[in-house]
Amino acid sequence: MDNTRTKHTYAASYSKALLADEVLPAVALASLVVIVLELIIWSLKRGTKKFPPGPPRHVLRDHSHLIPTEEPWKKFHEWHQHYGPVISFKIGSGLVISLGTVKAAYELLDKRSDIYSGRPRSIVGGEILSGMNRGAFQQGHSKRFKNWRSLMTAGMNPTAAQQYRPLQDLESTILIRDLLREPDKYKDFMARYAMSVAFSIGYGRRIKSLDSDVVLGNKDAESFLGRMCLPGQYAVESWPSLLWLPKSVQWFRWTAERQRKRDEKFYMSLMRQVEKQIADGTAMPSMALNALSKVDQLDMTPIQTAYALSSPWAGGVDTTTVALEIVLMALLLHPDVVKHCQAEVDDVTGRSRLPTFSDESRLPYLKAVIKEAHRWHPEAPLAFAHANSQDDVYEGMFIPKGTTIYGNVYTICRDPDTFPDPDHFRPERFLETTDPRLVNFTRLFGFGRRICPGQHIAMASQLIVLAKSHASFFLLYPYSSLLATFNICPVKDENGKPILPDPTVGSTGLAWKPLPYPLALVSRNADIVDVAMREAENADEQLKGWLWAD
Ligand code: HEM
Repeated sequence: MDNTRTKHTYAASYSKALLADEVLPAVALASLVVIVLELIIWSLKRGTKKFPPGPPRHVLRDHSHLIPTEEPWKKFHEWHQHYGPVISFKIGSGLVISLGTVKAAYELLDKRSDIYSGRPRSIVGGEILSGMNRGAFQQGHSKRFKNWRSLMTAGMNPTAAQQYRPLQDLESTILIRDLLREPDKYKDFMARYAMSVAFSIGYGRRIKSLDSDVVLGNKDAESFLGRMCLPGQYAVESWPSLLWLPKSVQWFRWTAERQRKRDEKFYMSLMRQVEKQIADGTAMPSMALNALSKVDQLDMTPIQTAYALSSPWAGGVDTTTVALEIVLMALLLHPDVVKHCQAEVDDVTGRSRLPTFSDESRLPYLKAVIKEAHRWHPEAPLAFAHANSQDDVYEGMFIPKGTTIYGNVYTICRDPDTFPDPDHFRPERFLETTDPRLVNFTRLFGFGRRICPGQHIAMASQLIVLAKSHASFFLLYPYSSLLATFNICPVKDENGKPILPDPTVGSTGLAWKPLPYPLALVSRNADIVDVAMREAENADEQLKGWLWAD
């Protein structure tokens, strides 16, 4: 037995050595040849056309060496200051354009969204790992995208989003109890809240703990996807001609293909559980219930439907958690703003009546605070890249078909013509204007036909967590959520000096988030603690229907 194992081990290491010594140099040489060929083709295609301005170009070198992997938008911002509102540069064999003003982004990505709603090709993450089943990678003009997007719109449009508000309300009650018990774990609790809401929207099932099997399964799928989409991770993204190599030596396929099998099994099993619940009559309202009840009209295969149902989870968890972290950071750094918000909330809920969701329109300052927090530090500084499906010309500049286009939210939000003194956190700027593009400022949610389908759910989550009003039988007056329950205070160091986050540094990858910062959530008074605990017990009861047995 031992002998056999030794033989196998020897054979394996021998073939590995062969691969290293003989195959790899050949693969490297072949890769180099296809890259040079691609460069020549690109230069011929380009001819004498006038592209948007940008850093100087060289025939044999793209601009990737100038772009840092951390916070690349800061480099684009610098180029915008130099070359103007629309800039271009090259990554690999492809052209990239960044749009740095509200006007340019509006004119191209919104007004011409019929041709600007594609996505840049994502070979490893989109094609190999996901088999183009994830809607966020699909091309904007394809029938598959239209089917996927109509499922998203049906499940999360402003009217559909209303049906999840009671659930968001109950979940935020649980969040407040969690925060009262262990305020230091505020990030985990906000993540659980966001996860539970997104998973309930997808499948009608809540998430009670971050350790549940389903969370871990999803984490596995998401972390692979995240890694495989990191810019610069795979040469084939910049040099697609590497796909001309024989499939057996396309090294970038190996891990992605293995993971794809695991993902498909995971998403199918979640969908099958909802099918079973529909048959039992126990399914809760969700996108899955909606989609599977009219599966004949969907024009999607089962695997496409299974992936589509995972979209709220894929798109709505980290985004909502980070959004809450950014708003809390803004509040921590601006105590005067907290006072103003608390006064507004107290004024609206008062002591004379029970509040309703219609109070939302009476919280203009809080809404402005949320918008300003995301303008001040957008979590998706480059939104999500678009691509155009046809050649186009904008203000005399040529934009060839297949260009990667960034609506540069970071630069847009720092445009001093639109946002004077942009580094200053000032919610009033959204209240003092009548410009509809600012009154309804949604740039943090992206552009045109690709705009985030979960935006109404995301805004509701932030409003509900921060300011939702509870109606309590035990209190003569209703109280509201995080802002009414807690004072948001800095933690102090051993010398009594407040430890405050530096909002200019964050951790980045595909998006931006504040570095972990300590926060003291101090309950405003003892009555509130009692009532919050009782409310949470009641919420536990009401949420029972949303729990599945693991
Ligand atoms: C504050 C929280 C959120 C932010 C900042 C955010 C931001 C974005 C952005 C920038 C995009 C890309 C838009 C574009 O390509 O122009 C996007 C797409 C998307 N978001 Fe969100 N999002 C948030 C919350 C959510 C939630 C709660 C859900 C679902 C429950 C969701 C689901 C999606 C999906 C499915 C897409 C892909 C759309 C497509 O490719 O057509 N997002 N989001």
